[in-house]
Amino acid sequence: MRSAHRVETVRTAERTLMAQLPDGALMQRAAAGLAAACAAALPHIYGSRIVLLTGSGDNGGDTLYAGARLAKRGAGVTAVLLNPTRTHPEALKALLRAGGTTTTPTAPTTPSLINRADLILDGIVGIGGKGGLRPEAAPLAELAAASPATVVSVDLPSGIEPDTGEVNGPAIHADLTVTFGTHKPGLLIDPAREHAGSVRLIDIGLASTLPATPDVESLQHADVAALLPHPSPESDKYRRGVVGIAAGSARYPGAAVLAVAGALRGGAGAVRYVGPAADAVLTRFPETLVSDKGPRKAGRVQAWVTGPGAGDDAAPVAEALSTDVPVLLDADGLRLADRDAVRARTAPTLMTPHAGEAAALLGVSREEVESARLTAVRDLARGYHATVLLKGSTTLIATPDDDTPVRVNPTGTPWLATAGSGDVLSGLAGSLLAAGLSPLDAASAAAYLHGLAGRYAAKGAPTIAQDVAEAIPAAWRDITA
Ligand SMILES: NC(=O)C1=CN([C@@H]2O[C@H](COP(=O)(O)OP(=O)(O)OC[C@H]3O[C@@H](n4cnc5c(N)ncnc54)[C@H](O)[C@@H]3O)[C@@H](O)[C@H]2O)[C@@H](O)CC1
Ligand SMILES: [K+]
Repeated sequence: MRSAHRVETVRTAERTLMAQLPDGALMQRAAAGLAAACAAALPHIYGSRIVLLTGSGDNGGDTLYAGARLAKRGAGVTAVLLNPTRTHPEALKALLRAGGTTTTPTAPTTPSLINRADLILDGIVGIGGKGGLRPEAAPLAELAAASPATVVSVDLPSGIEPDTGEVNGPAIHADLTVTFGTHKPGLLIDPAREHAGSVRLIDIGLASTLPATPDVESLQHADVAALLPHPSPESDKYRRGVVGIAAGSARYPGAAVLAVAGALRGGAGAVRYVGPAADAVLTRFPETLVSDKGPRKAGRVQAWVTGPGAGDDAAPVAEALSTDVPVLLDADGLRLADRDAVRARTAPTLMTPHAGEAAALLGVSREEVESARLTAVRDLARGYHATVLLKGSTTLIATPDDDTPVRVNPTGTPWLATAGSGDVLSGLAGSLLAAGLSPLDAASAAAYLHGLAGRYAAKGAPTIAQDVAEAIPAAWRDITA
């Protein structure tokens, strides 16, 4: 599990830890880890040209101390001081003692210095930052972006919002981010995540003082393996769960086929289909149980999936929502559902909008959702009393309970942005719901499997939703191996 904590939580934990340690010990731990990561990113340290973009806070302090360590090993290190009179004094002394030099952002030589560097350390601002880079720092980000040097951000890319992953103005684009103690939410959530490059966590002992429950978390293989259902010798199809799919329409039969394709590979014991696409579903998947009744009369199911390809037929959506089993509401269903009926449900509801659908549900623009994904997913979950999976480059999953960490799916691939891919995800998540997983676990395990299956299906080339569904078993095997 990757955990991320908000700035306020990190600061409290740091204070507690610092009180137990000699002065400056924490910063030395951070600087040592940072210097080691920089050394690993360089072909050789001796003779390398390293530029430190140095702000006036402790983030700049980390950077100067790391620069001092690298200068001692023979690198040529120059610190560009954003605020020479307010630079971390001991760290600056350490750099100068080690043979480093300083300059200013406006010095005529600064652009060529940055352009000719092998490595740029971004120590402009860390968790103390808010609201994009200030005007005096923004040109340094531009110079760093234009330089062929490797850019390493210290703790986080300067200019991003650490708590939300929003980017409100100019910000550094890093190849690598070396972060301390715990991830920050912004390192996991787009658009900020894209600024971070690969992320390396340095242990500074903070785990002992951080709360066990993070604000944001990201599952890894082992976490998902522990969630996935395993049939026991006594399992029959009802014990493994039957998932009902109430989807598709005369106009969009394919959505039903794809949702069933996902559901059949999701671990439920059987898939029951109701709706006008029964022939198409049976032709492709004869193992489906088909009923010509609506969701309430179709027979026993442990969870319903409704909405994919529903077109304008609100009746099956309403009927599925009126049952007392978990319901996954997706696609057209998100538009057709009576919002009060969703809020009034006592059994769990899982909603799976993309940004456009989320925007419609929230009454905001799509751009607002995409730029503030964490806020959007939390608002939806709270507003609809539902677990919400917000699809996108970083898919997020939130429950209505503010104390439950929001999950970020790490396996997505842009190739998954293909027609019908969401229908497969719905079926898959519905199947896991029917198998007894909570909406949060079903949604996060499904997103993880689906993302991995998307990568396997695509292998760097365009893929189609059917291939994603077919790659789910391979993803499942790899996760549980
Ligand atoms: N507190 C601790 O125990 C530790 C802190 N560490 C480092 O300390 C950092 C936090 O240090 P600080 O609290 O001093 O804060 P920062 O260094 O993150 O930022 C504060 C400074 O940045 C400037 N600034 C703020 N917003 C800006 C913007 N938008 N553009 C340009 N400059 C801006 C401010 O003038 C201020 O001087 C962490 O990110 C981490 O790198 C590490 O050394 C580990 C230990
Ligand atoms: K930084």
